[in-house]
Amino acid sequence: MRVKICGITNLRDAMHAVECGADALGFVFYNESPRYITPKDAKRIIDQLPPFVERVGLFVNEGVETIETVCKYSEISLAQIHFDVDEESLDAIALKTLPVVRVRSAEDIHRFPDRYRLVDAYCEAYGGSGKRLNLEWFEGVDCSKIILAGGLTPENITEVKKYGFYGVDVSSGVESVKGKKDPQKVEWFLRNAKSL
Ligand SMILES: O=C(O)c1ccccc1NCC(=O)[C@H](O)[C@H](O)COP(=O)(O)O
Repeated sequence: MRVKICGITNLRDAMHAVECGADALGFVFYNESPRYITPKDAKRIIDQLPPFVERVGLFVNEGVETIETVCKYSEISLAQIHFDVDEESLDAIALKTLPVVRVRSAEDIHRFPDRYRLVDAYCEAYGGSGKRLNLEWFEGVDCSKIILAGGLTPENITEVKKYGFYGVDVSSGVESVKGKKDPQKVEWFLRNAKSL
């Protein structure tokens, strides 16, 4: 199962997550977030990453031009789109995108069935809220294009494995304080997520 560690704000957290086996790192370009990072600081971190690590930029209510400009400048490889979009708007962005489905009820998990998508619990405010989804909703569902997010922790990650998700995404569940990762929790999360 692939793992994205989200809400990276500093080089130490980034390198440690990669050393522990993270496949992707998330950078929050939403300036109301406690995990906000400037494109310049994200670039400084990304410049030092080893190869084969996906760099994901998170965007809330931004236009195509801003998304493309920030991603190009910071060398973001995938744009995670947190606001309501349709297929057409996603296709208008000139780089790989990952729509976020903010789930209010079970049927929402079937949005964008042909796309890789991040499925997270709905929350009024944007951002790593720690709120969990009802896993029973995924029984019998093809989860091979779904990245599960929301309230995952080193303790509960093992129970999601049986659903066959493409990947998982964690932020607050591996933090010591908002915007700062707890190295032990990151290591523990990745060990549990990656073990067979
Ligand atoms: O983390 C934020 O502050 C944030 C702000 C704006 C948009 C998205 C944001 N975070 C999203 C995530 O970190 C993840 O996609 C996911 O929701 C995991 O969150 P958590 O429940 O804390 O593990």
